[in-house]
Amino acid sequence: MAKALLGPKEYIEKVIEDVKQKSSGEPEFIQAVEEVLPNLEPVLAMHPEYIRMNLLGRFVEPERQIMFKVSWMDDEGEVHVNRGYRVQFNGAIGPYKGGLRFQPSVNLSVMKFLGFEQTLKNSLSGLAIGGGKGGSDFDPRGRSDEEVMRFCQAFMTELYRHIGPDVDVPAGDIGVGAREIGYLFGYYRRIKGAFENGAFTGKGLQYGGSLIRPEATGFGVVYFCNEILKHENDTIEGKTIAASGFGNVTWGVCRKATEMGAKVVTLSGPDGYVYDADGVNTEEKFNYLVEMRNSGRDKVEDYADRFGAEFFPGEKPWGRKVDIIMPCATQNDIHLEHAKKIVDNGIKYVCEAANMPCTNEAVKYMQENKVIIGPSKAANAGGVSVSALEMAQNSMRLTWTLEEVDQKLHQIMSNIHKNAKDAAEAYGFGYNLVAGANIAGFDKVAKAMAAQGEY
Ligand SMILES: NC(=O)C1=CN([C@@H]2O[C@H](COP(=O)(O)OP(=O)(O)OC[C@H]3O[C@@H](n4cnc5c(N)ncnc54)[C@H](O)[C@@H]3O)[C@@H](O)[C@H]2O)C=CC1
Ligand SMILES: O=C(O)CCC(=O)C(=O)O
Repeated sequence: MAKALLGPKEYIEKVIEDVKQKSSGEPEFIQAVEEVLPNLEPVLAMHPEYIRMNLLGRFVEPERQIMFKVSWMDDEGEVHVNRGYRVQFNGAIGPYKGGLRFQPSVNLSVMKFLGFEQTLKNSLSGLAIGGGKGGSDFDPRGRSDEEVMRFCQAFMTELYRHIGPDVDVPAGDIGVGAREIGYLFGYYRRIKGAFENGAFTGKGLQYGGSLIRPEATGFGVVYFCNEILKHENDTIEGKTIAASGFGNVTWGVCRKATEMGAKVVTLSGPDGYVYDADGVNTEEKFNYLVEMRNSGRDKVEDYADRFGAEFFPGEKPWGRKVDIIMPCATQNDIHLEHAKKIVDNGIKYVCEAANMPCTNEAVKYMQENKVIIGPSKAANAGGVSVSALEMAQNSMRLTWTLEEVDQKLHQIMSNIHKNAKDAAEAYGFGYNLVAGANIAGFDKVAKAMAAQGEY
């Protein structure tokens, strides 16, 4: 006799319990799973066959987790050993796709949460890309160009065998920008003996990069935020924004927000935050963000010194009374205590530019208090979307103009907003983009997995 199926709620609870047991030392991964799965209950109610196929149990287990040794020599001749990772999370709808992060805080939990989120994000983008993520606990801060190059070459000595244009396509993330992608691609080309430029995105324009890729994540976040404001019969013009970080994503946000008539008034780093009442809104300031990132000092105080802005050591910018909150730095930047300040300040919009920048408790509290949240897997999908456009251009051996890429990016962000909104409404969540993004992202992957049998 066939075994009786669990109901959707019980099944989800069981899958979460299994994840907690199997991945007990992985808090970020558990957090991401606990955030997504409960929203899928009405989907499972409509598709009991997913329970029979144990589709969720399969969905939360990465298809492949690669961990490897990276040993390299510094400028003084000392040999260091770091750990490299690539988590190929889900390849049901396309080759694994996602960035590489070089930061001391990288570990398997961080890689798995990012790979899991990336799978849903890439599905939401509407493009044919699966989800993956990788990186290393290597700290590029204070390292010379030669040291970074040697590290990238040592990293690629192992990673090359796991990637390729139709297999897995890495790009940048925290600590990995144009310089690192150049070194990584150069060494990959040398080992493979072939110009497979579709194996990476975020490349330099001279060897297959796409226009707008450096700007894409930040631009996309502002386009997405604008869709939320339009939905609320509001406009981005004249709005003040508190952002965190001062890296690639923050830079793109500052540029597009300025262009659309809004003003970013805060930046942050591990050392604290700065408040610039005039806004981060001139070419000189945008270029200085790039200079600060490339300096490897990782200090936002430098901005305050240069432009006479106020600096608040050891603090985060979330207590500022602004119109929009845009965390652009790292995960779990906004905790419950910050969420309470955001609500107390009457702020209506939080648009997540970094991956999982709010704790689950913070999201819950803000939603209960009518704050509209643009979840990261939807709001920051512009970066990976333009990466997929870069792959398309590489396959065709063509280059699209800046206007063409930007117009496609704009359309993709608008589609993502619509799909998340429609999915939330269809499953009874109202205008809850967090739930809508989880459902719409899951839907395509689930259908592809169901069609492809038990893998
Ligand atoms: N680069 C991209 O295309 C995409 C990036 N993201 C996400 O956006 C976020 C930022 O990435 P990028 O701008 O590319 O990296 P980046 O390396 O250019 O900049 C990272 C910034 O975050 C700050 N930061 C890092 N750890 C911090 C900490 N513990 N406390 C305070 N500040 C900290 C750094 O000071 C730096 O300003 C990450 O969460 C990343 O996963 C998401 C989608 C695409
Ligand atoms: O462009 C890509 O492939 C990766 C972007 C990324 O790492 C992300 O979306 O978090």
